[in-house]
Amino acid sequence: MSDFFTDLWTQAVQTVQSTLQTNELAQGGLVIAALSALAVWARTLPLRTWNYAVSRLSVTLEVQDSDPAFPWLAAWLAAQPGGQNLRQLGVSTRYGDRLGGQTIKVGTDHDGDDVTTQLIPLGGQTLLRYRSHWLLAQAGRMERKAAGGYGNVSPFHQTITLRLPVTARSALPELLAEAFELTAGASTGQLEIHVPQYDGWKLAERRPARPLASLVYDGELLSDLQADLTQFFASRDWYTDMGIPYRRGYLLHGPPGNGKSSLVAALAGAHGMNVCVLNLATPGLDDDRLNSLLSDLPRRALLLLEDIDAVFLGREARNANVKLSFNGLLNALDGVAAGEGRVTFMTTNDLAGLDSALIRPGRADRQLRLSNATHAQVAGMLRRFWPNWEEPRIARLSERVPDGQHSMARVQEYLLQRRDDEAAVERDWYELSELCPTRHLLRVS
Ligand SMILES: Nc1ncnc2c1ncn2[C@@H]1O[C@H](COP(=O)(O)OP(=O)(O)OP(=O)(O)O)[C@@H](O)[C@H]1O
Repeated sequence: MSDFFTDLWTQAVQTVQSTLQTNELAQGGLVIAALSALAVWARTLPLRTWNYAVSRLSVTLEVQDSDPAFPWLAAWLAAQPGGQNLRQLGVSTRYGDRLGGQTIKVGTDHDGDDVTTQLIPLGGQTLLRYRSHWLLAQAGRMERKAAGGYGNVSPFHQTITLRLPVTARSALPELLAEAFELTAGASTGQLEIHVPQYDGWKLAERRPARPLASLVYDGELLSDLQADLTQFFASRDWYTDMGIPYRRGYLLHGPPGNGKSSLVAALAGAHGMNVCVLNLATPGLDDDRLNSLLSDLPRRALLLLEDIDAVFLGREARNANVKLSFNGLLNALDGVAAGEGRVTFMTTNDLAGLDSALIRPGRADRQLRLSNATHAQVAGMLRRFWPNWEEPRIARLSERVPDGQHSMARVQEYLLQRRDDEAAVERDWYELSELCPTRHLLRVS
């Protein structure tokens, strides 16, 4: 059998050899085929040589938009002189933000804060010079292939790629540090407010932290809370030794406008932390998304769950649009994903509407009531606005304001309106001191 195949092979070789020796057409065909193969090889040679050289001689840094470094690098890239060559740009607009980088002030909001926008590269490539090295920066944006709609996922996926010579590799840490300094680092001493974006958090605002002393609460509330938080931050090892989950929850309740949100922001500033604000009534918030958000809090951030009464009455969803389940909320608060060291503040105007499971110790370790203004708080506000006033004058006015009648926001607004007119504060004091808020209207008419 094997002899048969050997013969067959020998015959085939002989046939090809004799054809090539005698047939000029076959000879020509062979030469053309060989030349074509050579031409193809030669044509792709430069590209392959280039790719080989690039892979051997360069370093590539690719940063995805899901990484916290992405906005720093995007701002840094847009601010480079060569970044001007990137033709496909987007904007990222913030309120009250004093970012570094190439920010453009577009106006002022109604609080008098700057509204700034920043150019973000979306596509294209440019050659840059950084610390005497050349580097190729590329920005790319691709549409995500999301089965069944985008839901909570951004429809686009962005990347920034930096390619630089191997010899410039040591410049990378410096470059990243510079990008950080330009943006997030420029916030030293400032408070960052993060809000949900898809499954993660985005920086919504950066502003000077409010001093705790600017808030006036009744009795020892502020100093107690401050001491509790300080002790918590200093007790990580103790919690570990005791086997108690290292997290702390506070429930702030009381009528609107008495400094619940302001307190969280000021405490965060005092402890060099930031705030992640989440309203449970955020459209589209379901169990999975809440879980991802709570397990992916930015570093050093207090979690502020605002108006927790807005979604559930007891354990029941308040309306058909609520996608979150009560158990989903509890699980996200203390399930496996619950972050170590997380401090959660929950606020509500309606304590009675809350299910006790939501605010039991472990989820809300301390419950603090922030009521309407007391005499002492009104006096505290007067001292802040008019530091030169004598105590008897302050006492005479503050004692005329009925306890618990006005929110602190109302008292603040009253004083703000008259901040340039000391005489008007006393002249119009009846607005705060009379029980029936409409009486002064009757007097005017
Ligand atoms: N205790 C306080 N001391 C000083 N200012 C206060 C105090 N409480 C409220 N304010 C002022 O009132 C305004 C509203 O306060 P804030 O938004 O913190 O109240 P809130 O209780 O969170 O209200 P809401 O329940 O409506 O969200 C802020 O501008 C703040 O400066």
